[in-house]
Amino acid sequence: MERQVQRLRQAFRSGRTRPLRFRRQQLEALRRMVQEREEDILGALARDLSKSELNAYSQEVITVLGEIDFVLGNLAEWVSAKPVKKNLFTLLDEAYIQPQPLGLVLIIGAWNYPFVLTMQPLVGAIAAGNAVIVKPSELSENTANILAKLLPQYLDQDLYAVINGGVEETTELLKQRFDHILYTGNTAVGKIVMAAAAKHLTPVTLELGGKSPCYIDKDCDLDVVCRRITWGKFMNCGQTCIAPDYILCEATLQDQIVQRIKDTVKEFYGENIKESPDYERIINLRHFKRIKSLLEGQKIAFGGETDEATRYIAPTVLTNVDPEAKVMQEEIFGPVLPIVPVKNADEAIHFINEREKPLALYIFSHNNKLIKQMIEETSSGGVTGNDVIMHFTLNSLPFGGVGSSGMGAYHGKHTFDTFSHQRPCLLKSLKGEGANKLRYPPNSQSKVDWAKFFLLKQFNKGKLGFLLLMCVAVAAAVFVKVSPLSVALH
Ligand SMILES: NC(=O)C1=CN([C@@H]2O[C@H](COP(=O)(O)OP(=O)(O)OC[C@H]3O[C@@H](n4cnc5c(N)ncnc54)[C@H](O)[C@@H]3O)[C@@H](O)[C@H]2O)C=CC1
Ligand SMILES: CCCCCCCCCCCC(=O)O
Repeated sequence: MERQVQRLRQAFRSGRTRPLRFRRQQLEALRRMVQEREEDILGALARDLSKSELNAYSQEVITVLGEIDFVLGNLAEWVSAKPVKKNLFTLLDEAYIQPQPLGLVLIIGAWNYPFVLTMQPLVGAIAAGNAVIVKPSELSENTANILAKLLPQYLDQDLYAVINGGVEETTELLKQRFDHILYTGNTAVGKIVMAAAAKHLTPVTLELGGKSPCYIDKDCDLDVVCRRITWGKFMNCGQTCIAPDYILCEATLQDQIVQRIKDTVKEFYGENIKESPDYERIINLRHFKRIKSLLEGQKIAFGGETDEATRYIAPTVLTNVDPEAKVMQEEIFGPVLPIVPVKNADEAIHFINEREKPLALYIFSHNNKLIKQMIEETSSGGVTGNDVIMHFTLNSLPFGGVGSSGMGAYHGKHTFDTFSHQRPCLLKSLKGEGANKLRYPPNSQSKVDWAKFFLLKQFNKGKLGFLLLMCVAVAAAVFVKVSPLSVALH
């Protein structure tokens, strides 16, 4: 493993990834891979999560293709140096920010959307000019294997590698030195990743989980609300990091919500949910048993059927759930939706703030002011008002957690920024030494006064202000050179 890491680092040092043309070629090759090998990819997702081809395509493949196209359309702009504002000291100089690749980065993926959660960060890491090791989740082993088979066929093998394996291999991998690690998975392992990274002072992006609350105000169109929640909660059998974890609402709304979600489940998945191609299965027996155990002692409004042989758990809604119940202590990550009654929005805000900061918050109301107030008075990785999940699909929004739901963010330009160093560059001329005298020792009050003028004066008056500033600076430089003050300074 150490040798593989060295090999990639060596290839990065060759400078091959620097030219825009090279990065574009790799991204185009990645797009070709997704298009040409779509069938293999969809097959792997079906074997891992019983995802239908249509679901796998719309939940995972579309996002990856969209991300590649978006990056290809904008990369030339992103890699370019960005001029920045200057002060009087540096007015005639060149000042800019140059994004640069970090080096060798590690991407550790999760199993629930095993294709998009490894490929989307990979797209940004390549765009930013890095060498990359991808470590897919061993729990979604078919997707992990297809990635290990396909990526080397399409990408530069010296720069991009897939390493498969379980905890042992990941632990070994984490001993190596990387320039950035992006990890997606649970919070406990997030801490292990961060501790390992700290040994090398490696920065991390941690895409973790949590219990994402969903508040339903009484001023709502409950038919629409429940349809949207049913979609987001039961998609991928509830195994979505930003799925609404539980509902907070006034007690009087509970029965109406239950009825509408029940009706929508029937509308979406039919009478026999087990037969529906749109309804997935739990990833493995351990998670199946964990989710099943969350139902113990709970009031099941509907659902609750399970089948261990196929790891099927029916869409399930629990009512009047005690906030102290086990189902409210851990992220559910399955098709179980508890409803916790609260008196009003203030109590919901209090409830949310008493707990760890979630990855997402959902607020449903006709009252926009209430939505803004709840956003203002709570914290979460992201928010969608009057819908669920959809903020994930907008690559102009940074996607990530806060507090125990993670740190850092990615998607679109945000991924490029995550995997880039924003290098500040100031290019001065060896001329104009006169003005510089006032920062050289020995210091004096008049030098400080001039420094105050040079550094604290603000001219924010557009082009005219800039011209004026130039004149003042040149005059000041001349003045410093010839004035008795400047003579005194010598
Ligand atoms: N914020 C986000 O974007 C997302 C967060 N998640 C969160 O991920 C969690 C589910 O994923 P997991 O079951 O954790 O996935 P997982 O068990 O597949 O683990 C994720 C990665 O961590 C590695 N890993 C596991 N144990 C390890 C250890 N002891 N040391 C080093 N590496 C280890 C695995 O090999 C895998 O690549 C949920 O909490 C979910 O909310 C899931 C998807 C997206
Ligand atoms: C046509 C709409 C497509 C919506 C795709 C949603 C994909 C959600 C992926 C969330 C991954 C996660 O973070 O667990």
